[in-house]
Amino acid sequence: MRVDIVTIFPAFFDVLNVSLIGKARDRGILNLNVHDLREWTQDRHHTVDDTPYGGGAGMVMKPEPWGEALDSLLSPDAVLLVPSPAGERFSQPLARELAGEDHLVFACGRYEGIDQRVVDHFAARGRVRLVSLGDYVLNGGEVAAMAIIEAVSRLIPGVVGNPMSLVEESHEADGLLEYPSYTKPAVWRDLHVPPVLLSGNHGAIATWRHEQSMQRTVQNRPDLLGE
Ligand SMILES: N#Cc1c(-c2ccc3ccn(Cc4ccc(CN5CCCC5)cc4)c3c2)n[nH]c1N
Repeated sequence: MRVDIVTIFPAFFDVLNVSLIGKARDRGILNLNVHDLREWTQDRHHTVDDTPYGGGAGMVMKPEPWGEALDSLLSPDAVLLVPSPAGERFSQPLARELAGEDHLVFACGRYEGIDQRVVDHFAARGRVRLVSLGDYVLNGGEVAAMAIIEAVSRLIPGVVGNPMSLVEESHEADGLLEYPSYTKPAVWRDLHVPPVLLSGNHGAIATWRHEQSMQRTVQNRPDLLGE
């Protein structure tokens, strides 16, 4: 998979050189490229924003640099992902869908967002998805792009060592939250690992884990049960 990220803060994505994503890049599984939007400005000040038509607080990102940048980066089969508070809610099903794509291009806005004509122009020529991380306001699209890239890339074969670890996670197998996990020592600060996990009885362990998942889901995410 090829991933292109356009941002005015390219250094923000330096962290993608480490851990599993860094290894996937080194192994050629993930072709990830970060681009500074200001490369596509024409003025000496590398201007990327201006005041909003109709008034209002803050600044809006100018369409011209985005048009030039996306003209040079988008391929016919690319999906243009635009993080936005007004986007569809990002989810594990959407992560799975995007993991099957060959080329993702992220347009990371700042200020009060990107001139709407950028989305309109490219939606008329290809696939564009406005995506929101959740119902809270961030300062730009970079954090959302990072989360989406991590959620998507870990689903690409070869990125995560043990594919089985992808199946039992929350929002994957049965739509319930994941059960609690424990490791050595068996006792820590007088807290004991649940005895069933030390029993070797795999049936009882599976039952206990499902019960724990259900309890957690009822307590923390009743919406996942349609309540
Ligand atoms: N994904 C995601 C996001 C974002 C996100 C994503 C991308 C950008 C680009 C700029 N900002 C900052 C911002 C701040 C306030 C507003 C609302 N204003 C009201 C009147 C005009 C705009 C718009 C944008 C962004 C925020 N926030 N929360 C999420 N889940």
